[in-house]
Amino acid sequence: MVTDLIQLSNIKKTFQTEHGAVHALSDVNLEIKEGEIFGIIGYSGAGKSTLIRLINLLEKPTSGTIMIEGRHLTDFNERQLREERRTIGMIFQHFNLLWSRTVAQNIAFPLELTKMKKKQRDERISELIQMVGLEGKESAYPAELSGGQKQRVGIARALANNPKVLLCDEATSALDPKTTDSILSLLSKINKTLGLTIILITHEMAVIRKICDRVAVLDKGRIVEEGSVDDVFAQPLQTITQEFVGIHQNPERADFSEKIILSLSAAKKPLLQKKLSQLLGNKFLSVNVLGRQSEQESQAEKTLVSIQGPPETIRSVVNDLRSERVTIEVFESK
Ligand SMILES: Nc1ncnc2c1ncn2[C@@H]1O[C@H](COP(=O)(O)OP(=O)(O)OP(=O)(O)O)[C@@H](O)[C@H]1O
Repeated sequence: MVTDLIQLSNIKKTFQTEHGAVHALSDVNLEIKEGEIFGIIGYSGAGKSTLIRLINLLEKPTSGTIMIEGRHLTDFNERQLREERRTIGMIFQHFNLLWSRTVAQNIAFPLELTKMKKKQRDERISELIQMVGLEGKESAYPAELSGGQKQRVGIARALANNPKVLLCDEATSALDPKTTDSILSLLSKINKTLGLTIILITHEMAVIRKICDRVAVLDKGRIVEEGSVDDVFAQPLQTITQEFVGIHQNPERADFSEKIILSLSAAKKPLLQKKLSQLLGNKFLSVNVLGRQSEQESQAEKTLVSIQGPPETIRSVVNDLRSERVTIEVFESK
């Protein structure tokens, strides 16, 4: 019988900020079954990172319950929580490797934390190196590796202590399409050979389609659609899902029905730069930087951008910019 590994019921997560309450997640219900690959898709700001922090037990929900293998999270004491966290492996968009350590030493790190003996550790490292296809790279440093190889180290490190679930947070977003494919194939192989449950968070429907069994669509903190990947692709019910699916299937017919010209500024320059690079990387939008203008009195820099794409996506990115305290002036909208 396939059992629920993780069950989230009526989850709500609200952050109290100086500008009021932010409802990052509302009424979230999710059941992740043992051995499946479950995808969670959503635009930036939908609540994906918040959901991940709840699943990897780093944060507690404001209300609602989380069950792991039938046990209530509230029944765990601090020590049990720490132990439970060790059974959750995680890989990241930017790999999070230790730059001063070799490939083998990076993989050794979690084994050192569990105080595994040297001989056993070396055996486990060579097993993992083989599993992720990094033979011959044991002594290389991360800076000497390609993006795909770095993510393979991340995967080996995440699997070192035999987790029962692997969380993948935008794990292929920084990789080119060919490397993305090879990493997804590796994840699929690991799922089949080890029976490992995988939860994958992404904003790319192509990633979901390639390896997931089931998918949930997260929009403004709510799960708006959920089902088997085959069903959701065959008949996406919500507009947002249609956007994800439609654009994936037919990029040249993407919806560019709305265009706005905005001036963006922020008190903190790095924040503006980060948001601009996110905007430019959003493949559902066509974004052009039209110019920059410095304000003498405030020393703030304004950036003029044109954004073209589906109205829903534009609304979502504008809300995201506003929630991140980027000042927006709308110049033109059609
Ligand atoms: N610690 C926090 N304090 C206040 N607000 C927060 C906090 N963490 C997240 N939020 C807010 O909750 C909402 C969801 O954020 P979250 O980071 O989970 O989205 P996301 O889908 O992961 O987006 P991205 O892909 O851009 O990281 C956003 O409005 C965000 O500003």
